[in-house]
Amino acid sequence: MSAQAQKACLEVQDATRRFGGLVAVNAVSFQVKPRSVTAVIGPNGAGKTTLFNLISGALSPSSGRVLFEGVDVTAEPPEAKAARGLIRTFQLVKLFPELSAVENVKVGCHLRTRGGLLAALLRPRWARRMEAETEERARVLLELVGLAATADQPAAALSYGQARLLEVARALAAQPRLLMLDEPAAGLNADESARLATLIRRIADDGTAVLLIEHDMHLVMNTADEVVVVDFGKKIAQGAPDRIRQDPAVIAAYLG
Ligand SMILES: Nc1ncnc2c1ncn2[C@@H]1O[C@H](COP(=O)(O)OP(=O)(O)OP(=O)(O)O)[C@@H](O)[C@H]1O
Repeated sequence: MSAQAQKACLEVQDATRRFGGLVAVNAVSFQVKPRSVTAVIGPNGAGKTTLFNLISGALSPSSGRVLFEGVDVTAEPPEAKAARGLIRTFQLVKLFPELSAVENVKVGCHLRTRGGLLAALLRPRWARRMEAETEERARVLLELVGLAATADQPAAALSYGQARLLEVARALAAQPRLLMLDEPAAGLNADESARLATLIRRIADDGTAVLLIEHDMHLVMNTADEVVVVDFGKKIAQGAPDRIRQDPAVIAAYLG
């Protein structure tokens, strides 16, 4: 493996976040390798969402650092991180309900395309040509997540599971280098969850690192290369799924 391939895509160093007297995230460190799937798991209230917020920039850490592709991005707001290719989805779906599925994906494309949303609205000729390409790319992404048949339906008409998959397609449209998924399998049926697992593996194999929070252990064990376990704000274990499954500290955290 080349030195480039081994360099961490994301490096979290001693990340700590306090809320008053509560230490929601306590000196957590881990790395995400390129082309890998890393899952953050832990009981309710363990600090997973707070950790995600520290990485994406929604919250700043009380101390510690976040490095993205070798650059210290700790203090950058979410938009600056998104422009670097650090893209996240949310626990609660945040789509434009009145726009069609394909239009929702196109919004994601415009995060990265020349001229952005404004050019798409003013529509000079080059923007119209680009618009056609964007439309094509959006439809390819919908196909990838299994939503080609619902491309022209308003997002509001989709089932909850379909909306979650649409969110993933929209995030992919922004061409992430690291895709952060917050409980992507929540509310999915067995078929959708299986499709999601395949999709997550494919995203990583195609070159985008994936970091996810997930309660669905089946999905975690089937997709993750590396599992980071947090409990009461602290990292209590890290390793391959098979090792994590048998780790006494992890078993105690889930049973306790
Ligand atoms: N803005 C906030 N102000 C005060 N306390 C907070 C805030 N956000 C989170 N917390 C607390 O920090 C701790 C960690 O919460 P967090 O939401 O990060 O956990 P989680 O592992 O994501 O939980 P869940 O699995 O239930 O989503 C909890 O005790 C929570 O009550």
